Amino acid sequence: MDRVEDISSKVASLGVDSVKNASKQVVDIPKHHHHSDEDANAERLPASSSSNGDAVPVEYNNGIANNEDPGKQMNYEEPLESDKLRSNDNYGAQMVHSPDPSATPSRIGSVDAIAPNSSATGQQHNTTSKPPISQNKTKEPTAMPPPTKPSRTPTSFMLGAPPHSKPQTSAAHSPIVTPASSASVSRANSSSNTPHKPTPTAAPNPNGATNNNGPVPAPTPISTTATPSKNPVSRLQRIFSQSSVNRQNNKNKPSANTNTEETNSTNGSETGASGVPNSSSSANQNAKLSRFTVYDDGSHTHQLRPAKRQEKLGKMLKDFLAGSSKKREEERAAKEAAADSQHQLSLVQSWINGYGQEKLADKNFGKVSASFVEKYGRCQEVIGRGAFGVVRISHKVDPQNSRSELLYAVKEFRRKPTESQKKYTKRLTSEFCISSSLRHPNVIHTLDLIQDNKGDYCEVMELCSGGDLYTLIMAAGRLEPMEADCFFKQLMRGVDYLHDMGVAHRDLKPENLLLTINGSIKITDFGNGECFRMAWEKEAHMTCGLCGSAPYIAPEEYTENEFDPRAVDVWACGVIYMAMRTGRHLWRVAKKSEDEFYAKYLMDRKDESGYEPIEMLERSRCRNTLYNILHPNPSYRLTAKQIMKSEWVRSIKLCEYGSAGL
Ligand SMILES: Nc1ncnc2c1ncn2[C@@H]1O[C@H](COP(=O)(O)OP(=O)(O)OP(=O)(O)O)[C@@H](O)[C@H]1O
Repeated sequence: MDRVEDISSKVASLGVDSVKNASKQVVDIPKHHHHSDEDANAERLPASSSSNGDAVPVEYNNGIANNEDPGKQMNYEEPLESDKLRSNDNYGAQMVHSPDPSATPSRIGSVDAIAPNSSATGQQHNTTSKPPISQNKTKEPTAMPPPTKPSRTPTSFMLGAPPHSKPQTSAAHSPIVTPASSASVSRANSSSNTPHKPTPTAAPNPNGATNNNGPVPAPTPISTTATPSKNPVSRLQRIFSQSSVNRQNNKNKPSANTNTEETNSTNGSETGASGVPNSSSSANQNAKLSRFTVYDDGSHTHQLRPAKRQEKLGKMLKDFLAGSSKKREEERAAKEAAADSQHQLSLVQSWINGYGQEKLADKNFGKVSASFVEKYGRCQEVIGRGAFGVVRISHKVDPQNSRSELLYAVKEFRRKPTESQKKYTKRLTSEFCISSSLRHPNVIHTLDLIQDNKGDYCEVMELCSGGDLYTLIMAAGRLEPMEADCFFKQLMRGVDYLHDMGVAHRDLKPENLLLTINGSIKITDFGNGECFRMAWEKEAHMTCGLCGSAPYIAPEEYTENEFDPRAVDVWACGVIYMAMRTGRHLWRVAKKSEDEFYAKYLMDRKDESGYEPIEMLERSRCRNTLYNILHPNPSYRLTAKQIMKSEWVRSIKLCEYGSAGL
């Protein structure tokens, strides 16, 4: 509550409106597109789902339970009895959950989410004992042979496969992600119950500002023998990818060596991705390269590369698009790919689109004062670029130990030529006031706001050396299910905390989720953040106006109605999860009239067969929760707290670093 007051008083001094409206990207909303149209579509229930449990819509608004339509659903996994959602779980008296076993569930839970005896138990549904919707549907395999075509590139999945066509197998489409074959995995020290985990070389600094936060993997060697892809995007991925998964399992192998870095990876796609044969001599190196390791006890660790990746990707793309004669063929392939309509959904495409608009400004980085240098050291290399300036690493000699350095991220807030001084001030005060008042392991810690000698402001933050989630997905093609789940749970913890504090982010997307090299997620970029409730207020303020990035924007933002900013955050989280799992955007824009993919989603989610990209997720718990996170009607959408309490998310094991935010 202290923190809420902090934020509230800071924001109050700015005026709620100023914060609410700061930095919004206002886009014309077509008049013909009304909320009611999609609501009607979304709320109609399929015939197959008319005989079981019910839930009332989530009341994001003023706590008035809407019981008018008993058919309307909010299907999430039934929480444990002790965890059942209560009205005070959700922003005061906002959410009422009153399952009625005799009423109607929506399609989403109808087949695979309702336990045979659910009416007897009075529970809405129970996902633990039910078969999936379709027995023969394509699953994400837990065991797959190594790919037979090692030359298969990320392109075949990211750019070629239509989102609605069933992938042959997720592994077959995943160029970099290791097929989770039992034959290809190894578990460390499986003979004992003690998992071997890489031990960080030094405990991370509480600010995350240290360069000693764990073993740094060696760069992935680039194969000169691997079949070269002609597509620049796939080359980018191959070059900057890390082998994805290392399952530490020595069960079937003599565990002569208990070295924590030993691995028996015989993973085909690792070989294909990096071009390095997985010989025993390179076992240690392969272990170091694994970005994700699963242990016998079900725990896992992430090990990400220090983030110069984005910078490197930028340079690579520039080279590819620059037009040297040697690369003409690649350029042509890139153009063809760009013309492909499927390509519009790839995350890479939006990056390519944005690349040309970036204003590189390395040389113009404002000089900081002596007091800045004294406090945070000297700004040096660029670690990222945003719409309003660059982000650099600042190095300071550790006062406790002159041999080590403290590292900070310093984000420059440059004023755009078209931006008024007032708007500029609003933007940065909005970001700084909000982010500096928040303390959570999965939210970026902002330390200071300082003016440089040119008058531009610089925000000093904890450094996240693992880059951002967007770059990771691009490099990987797609993430492993357990890996994505861990990131998702961390994200939801952060979002739940923000919402508890009266703050909505309003621009959640993989680019705004930073990573430490240990795989801890940090929500960043509060430039569009909104305080929807002051400390002294009980009820949330609704909001209006479009903001964020198109593929992550919730459908209600395209209406002229006011909406709850928390619900749009939740929607974005669902799109982010699917981006992690598929390497693609679900749609370009959540407008039925303008996006065929979204229109199909609206139709298919009501159908028993479901929407294919979601149906390919193997666990019904996960699919059900996803459908209810991506509920087109915000009144029925799950809240962050409900998501945290869903069976699926409760079953996700967080890694230790992610849990602690280190
Ligand atoms: N604390 C940090 N540690 C490490 N890298 C960071 C940090 N903050 C930002 N970056 C890097 O800089 C990039 C741009 O930062 P950020 O998104 O905050 O800028 P922005 O100007 O608000 O961008 P946009 O408005 O386009 O989202 C991030 O995607 C990330 O790669």
